[in-house]
Amino acid sequence: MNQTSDTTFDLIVLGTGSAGQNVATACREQGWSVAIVDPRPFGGTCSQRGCDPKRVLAGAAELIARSRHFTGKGIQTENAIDWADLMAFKNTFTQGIPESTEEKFEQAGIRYFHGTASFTDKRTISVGEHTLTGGKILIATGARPATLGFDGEELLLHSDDFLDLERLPKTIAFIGGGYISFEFAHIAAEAGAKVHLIHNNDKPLKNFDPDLVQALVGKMEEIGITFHLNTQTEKLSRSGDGYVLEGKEDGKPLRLECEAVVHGAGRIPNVDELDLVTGGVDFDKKGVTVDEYLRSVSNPDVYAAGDVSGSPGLSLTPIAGLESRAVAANLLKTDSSKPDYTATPSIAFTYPMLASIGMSEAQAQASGKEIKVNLLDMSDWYTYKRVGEKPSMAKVILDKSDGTILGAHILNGEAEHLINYFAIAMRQGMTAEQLGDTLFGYPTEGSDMTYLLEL
Ligand SMILES: Cc1cc2nc3c(=O)[nH]c(=O)nc-3n(C[C@H](O)[C@H](O)[C@H](O)COP(=O)(O)OP(=O)(O)OC[C@H]3O[C@@H](n4cnc5c(N)ncnc54)[C@H](O)[C@@H]3O)c2cc1C
Ligand SMILES: NC(=O)c1ccc[n+]([C@@H]2O[C@H](COP(=O)([O-])OP(=O)(O)OC[C@H]3O[C@@H](n4cnc5c(N)ncnc54)[C@H](O)[C@@H]3O)[C@@H](O)[C@H]2O)c1
Repeated sequence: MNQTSDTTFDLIVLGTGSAGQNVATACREQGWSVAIVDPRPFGGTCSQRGCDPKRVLAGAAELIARSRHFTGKGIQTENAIDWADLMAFKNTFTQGIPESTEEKFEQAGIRYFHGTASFTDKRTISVGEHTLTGGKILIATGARPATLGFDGEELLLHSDDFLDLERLPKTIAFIGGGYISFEFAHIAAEAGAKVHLIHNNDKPLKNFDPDLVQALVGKMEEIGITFHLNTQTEKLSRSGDGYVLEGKEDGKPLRLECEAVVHGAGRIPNVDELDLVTGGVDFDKKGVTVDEYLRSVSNPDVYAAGDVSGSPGLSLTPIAGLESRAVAANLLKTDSSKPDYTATPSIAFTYPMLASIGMSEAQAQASGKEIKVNLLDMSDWYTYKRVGEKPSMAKVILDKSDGTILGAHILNGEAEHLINYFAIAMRQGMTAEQLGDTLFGYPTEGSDMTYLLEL
């Protein structure tokens, strides 16, 4: 270890999430002295308060939906979720993470500090009573729920709270129509809650194909979720054991009584407590302003990766991984790696799942390319009819001039797998013909691939 003193390190990493951990470990493996800081239990969002626990709950909700599709087709009764049991199972995935992460740092010889980091000058970080000086500093502090600015917003539950609810409220309103609200609304509805989803415009799930989003909304309405589009929340107040939400839906007064109201209205880069101005680190609402090597444009000793970086990458775990690999490479060898964001897949884990990669239809139309759009209703195809799944849809956008795949958008129970086939093909520059010519096992979602790719 190159540590010259208890407080001077080759690298100080702010944040123990996916991005921070990867860089700390990679640099430590090359003999750097490394310190890592986090005020929350170590391990970050994805594994403790995001993707992984969410997927445990979504998996149970998916099972309920799949079993319902089969009811009367050989399966006799519907299943039901026991919330307390499901939560206990979810906890088996999350509860050991802080300790195991700390142990990992211990074994690697990474010094760790529990506390909130802030800059006291361009290369100095204060954490509680400690003042740490770094040759380099990585900001990997992730994101936090956006401030919404209505009366009573402090009464909102956040996604962390929802994922830890000991009892499922009978009526829940989700504010915001993005990933979090759609996924949680689906979980809550399949677990038996009455659910409202409140979105401020007419385009929920803005990162996804609008035709497929519309079909998903229809499917979610079938399980009892009420959508309030073009709706502004103006006030949240307590009422007995619950809450009253007041606002305007399409300009008309809306009043909802709910047992819980959950924030799903966007997350913003977590920079508030860092005192970036003192650190000479430029930032804006997208996060820390970085160059193509993820280095701060104003302080060359500082890098940023993951949700907090103002890079073009989406705020997703694979991007935190991609950016952390690039930053580690750039720290160890200056300007050696630019992250390549080509073909980033994204999945909303509702059921059916909604997945997307590459260009939207609108982007492809605007690109001036000669395109072919294959919009397919696959509900009657064997793969989906076999499991009683309706709707099952795909929109695949091809470049007619060279046969490459520009974008793929899928809505069905196999979307998580199908989108990954497209991810491989698009990342490796395969043409539609090459992907369609691949032999997939039969009968699977892969063996339908050729029909999605007709030029
Ligand atoms: C509910 C939910 C579900 C999600 N589901 C998915 C999914 O299915 N798939 C997917 O790809 N992505 C998903 N995401 C997004 C994914 O979790 C993030 O993109 C990813 O975790 C970002 O990693 P990160 O390392 O940048 O930040 P984080 O993992 O958030 O880590 C940042 C760390 O920095 C710490 N920190 C904050 N301020 C300071 C400070 N001043 N000093 C020191 N440390 C600080 C925080 O406590 C935190 O531990 C989900 C997110 C949420 C909220
Ligand atoms: N499956 C996944 O990959 C996954 C799951 C959850 C979260 N995430 C990540 O976390 C981020 C945050 O998720 P999110 O769902 O909070 O945000 P989001 O950005 O996906 O969607 C938030 C939506 O809320 C709307 N909104 C904003 N203010 C509002 C208000 N006052 N009232 C009503 N609607 C309002 C916005 O128009 C926006 O479309 C995502 O962008 C994503 O990067 C990913």
